[in-house]
Amino acid sequence: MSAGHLGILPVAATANGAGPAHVPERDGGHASTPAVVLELLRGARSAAGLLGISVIARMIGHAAGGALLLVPAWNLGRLAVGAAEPGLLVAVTVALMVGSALVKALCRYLEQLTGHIAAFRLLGRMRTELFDRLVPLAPAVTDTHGSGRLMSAATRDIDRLEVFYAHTIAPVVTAVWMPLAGVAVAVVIAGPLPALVLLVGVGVGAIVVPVAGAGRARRAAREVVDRRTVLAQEVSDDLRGHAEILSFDAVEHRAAAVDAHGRAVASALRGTAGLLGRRAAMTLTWQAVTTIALLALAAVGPEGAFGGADTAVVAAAGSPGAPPAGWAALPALLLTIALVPAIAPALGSVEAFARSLPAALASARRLRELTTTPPAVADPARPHAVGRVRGTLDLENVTFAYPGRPDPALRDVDLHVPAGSFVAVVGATGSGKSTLARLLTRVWDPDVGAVRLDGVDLRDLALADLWREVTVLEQRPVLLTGTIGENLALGRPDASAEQLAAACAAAGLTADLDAMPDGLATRLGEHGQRLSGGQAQRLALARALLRRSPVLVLDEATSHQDALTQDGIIDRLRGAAGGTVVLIAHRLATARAADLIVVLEQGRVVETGTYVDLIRAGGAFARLAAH
Ligand SMILES: Nc1ncnc2c1ncn2[C@@H]1O[C@H](COP(=O)(O)OP(=O)(O)OP(=O)(O)O)[C@@H](O)[C@H]1O
Repeated sequence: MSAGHLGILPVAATANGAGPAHVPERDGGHASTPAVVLELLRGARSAAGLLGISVIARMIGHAAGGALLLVPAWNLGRLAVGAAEPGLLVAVTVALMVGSALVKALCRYLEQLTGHIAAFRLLGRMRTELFDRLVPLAPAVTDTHGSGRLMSAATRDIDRLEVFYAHTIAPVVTAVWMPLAGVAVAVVIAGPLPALVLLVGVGVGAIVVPVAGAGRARRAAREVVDRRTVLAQEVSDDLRGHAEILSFDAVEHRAAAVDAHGRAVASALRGTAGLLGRRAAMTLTWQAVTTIALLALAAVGPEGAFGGADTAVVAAAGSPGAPPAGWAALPALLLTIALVPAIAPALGSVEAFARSLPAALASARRLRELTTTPPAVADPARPHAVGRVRGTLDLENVTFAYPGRPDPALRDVDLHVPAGSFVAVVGATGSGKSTLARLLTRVWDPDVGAVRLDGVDLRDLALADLWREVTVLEQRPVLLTGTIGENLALGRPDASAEQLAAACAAAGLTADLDAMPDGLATRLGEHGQRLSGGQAQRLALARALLRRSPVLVLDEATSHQDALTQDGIIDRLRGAAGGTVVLIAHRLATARAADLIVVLEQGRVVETGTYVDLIRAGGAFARLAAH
């Protein structure tokens, strides 16, 4: 499934203006909190039904939880003033409390169930979407952001958004609804003055507590996220390079670096812990102070301060024994006091998510940074329809510099590669050979000029079409954990036994397979680590040959072979490849059979010709050959 257009993650302005570009620039790190929240809500549209149920369940659940306190408080007061028949009152109280408890439990279950189903569905889709958007742009995107960072975005950052979807939306609505409903009850039952005291107390709990130190909390959360990312990158580097670390005896040095990053994370976490402690204390304080204020109002406030509906109720009930003087207001007082702990949980959860929300928003910003960075390359708005590709390549006046590099890696390159020809690109290290290969599959686009396949600018082709027609094989092939057969199947899942055998023979892999007891079923281990460097290259070459794409680019793809094996592979290459072959070679002997040799020097084409012509000419190629 292509999830690129699910619209859960914010979208970048694409390099060529195509696509839904509602975020014009790379601004993820600086987006305002409301903008990020709005985007997250927009992304949750597909789960609106479930989230709606979760919100309603929470509202009812909290109301039922409040009733558990309010019913006994009110009825205790009525009992004390003799406003009702005790037996009946106790029975009604117990029944109401049992009912409220059941409703509360049921609603809590429903809220959590629907909220989490919605959240995990959204996170799953978000991961697919991130993968869909970023992976096709690799390695340009890993060059820019680092693989550790991408990994932590796809796992930790997206996980953290669960807080937003499952633990923020419903609590926010409830945090508004419960205080308003509570104050309304206080107005009706106790009158405006107690309701005002309650409103002030609740206002402090709802606004002052979460806002206190919010800016610092946000900065601290961002710091924690950033430091964790650095730690993740460091650990991922260490895991990948464990063999080098061991052989360079650098274990202690690397462990010390990881330790230092770990301590930096701990220190950032300590900063957030202090803030949390202060907030928790403030939460307890507003409840205590509000309760005391209500008691003070009853004790020393104006006469009849709690004289709302309650007095009328008591009077209307007709007490069997006259209530003690001044006690008529007791039910209203007890109920208003009970409203404080009844409302507090709704606000407490604001305090709880105010704790984790900054981290979730920091993660959302980082994801936004990734997804709103305009990609180095993008699909065209209206891709050119691809028919049968012949495999003619043209580089027209191509100049390209890597981002942040002042000097171009390729300058004014003009090159025509006829369909079906065998071209070798040679040159000293750093002369731009691999860069040329990368431009052929649009890992990058040229800054100036154009690269064409059968006369069509690559930027006008759908990326998927381009990757089908042009296969690039690098020096360090990526093999997947699995069997040799599974790795070969990536090249052509429906390959026949003959096609497999032919590709393996051309790549020089047949003898290796014969020597393995399990043959194609041989398991490779992670990244193909159970193969030698040469075997891994031969397997990757066989896989690439199976595709028989019109263009095959080999970037030092036979560098780990001995001279004899390498020559054998090159001899068979022309017949085994599907069409045009571009061979990037260090060993000049491998270029001997090429129809055309292109010599690069500091990013420029300085010579072209056949092997014999170039040796005869005694120029750059001859000088390279002489060394
Ligand atoms: N991802 C990158 N980011 C920035 N600069 C790069 C990147 N890759 C290569 N370069 C630079 O571009 C120039 C050309 O590099 P390129 O890899 O194309 O050379 P090459 O001829 O393939 O070298 P080699 O034979 O050593 O593989 C070099 O100066 C290199 O440092």
